Amino acid sequence: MHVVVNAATSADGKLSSRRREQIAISGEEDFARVDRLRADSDAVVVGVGTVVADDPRLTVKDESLCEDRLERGAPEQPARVVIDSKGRTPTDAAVLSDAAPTYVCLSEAAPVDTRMDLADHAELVTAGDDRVDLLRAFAALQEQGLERIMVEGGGELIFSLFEVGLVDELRLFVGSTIIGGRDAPTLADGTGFVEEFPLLELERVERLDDGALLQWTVKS
Ligand SMILES: NC(=O)C1=CN([C@@H]2O[C@H](COP(=O)(O)OP(=O)(O)OC[C@H]3O[C@@H](n4cnc5c(N)ncnc54)[C@H](O)[C@@H]3O)[C@@H](O)[C@H]2O)C=CC1
Ligand SMILES: Nc1nc(O)c(N)c(N[C@@H]2O[C@H](COP(=O)(O)O)[C@@H](O)[C@H]2O)n1
Repeated sequence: MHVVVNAATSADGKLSSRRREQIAISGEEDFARVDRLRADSDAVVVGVGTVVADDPRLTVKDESLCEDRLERGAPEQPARVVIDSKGRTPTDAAVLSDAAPTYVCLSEAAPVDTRMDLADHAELVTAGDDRVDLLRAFAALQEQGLERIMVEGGGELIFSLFEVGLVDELRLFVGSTIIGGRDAPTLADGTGFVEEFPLLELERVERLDDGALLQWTVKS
């Protein structure tokens, strides 16, 4: 399995404002790059915080990229995955549409009625007691043939993936704006590291739109 984290931050490292509403930090060129990365992936993963805040579709938008996928024998769309300890994904969320298959990864703490409602719209994976055990959940996704994984956020999930050592690559678009705010989400939130900080190796820097794309691999 190969896990790429992709996100866009303001110049001061924020994913969004303190209101946690979706903000278009990327421009046209970067959104097109994101679409290509989705098209190259078997699954696109987000945390439920992102589903609640943004209601994303997580589909490949460019029809020619979907056709390319079909030509190489892949499903028209990558699968979508929501990491959702307690089953907070609304049943009318765009990520549960029939545009692509969706997996919702739950913990044992998700109530039974919530599970039953979600099971009508998605494949359910259960791993972990109070929070999703990411190592077990990603192993279950791999058993379904999902090898090339793209994670789009948000900050809580990205931190946890670095914490358990699941991230292979980080692709970050840094836009030319300042969002600010101590309560605004950053690229890696959670409890934060105080030692054994994950180390990255810079592979690529490219000017895109009015910002920069930075691409790192994670040192093992
Ligand atoms: N600019 C960008 O590229 C992106 C921005 N965003 C922004 O990020 C914000 C949402 O991010 P967050 O609030 O951090 O939510 P998140 O999307 O990271 O989801 C966190 C939630 O996932 C669930 N979860 C289950 N198991 C977990 C585990 N082991 N580790 C971590 N989380 C686990 C928990 O319910 C937790 O509250 C929104 O404001 C959204 O707009 C989100 C994606 C991309
Ligand atoms: N790459 C990127 N740049 C930004 O500026 C963004 N705000 C985001 N947000 C992510 O994109 C998702 C939207 O997906 P759909 O267009 O609805 O398919 C959103 O949920 C974030 O994950 N990303």
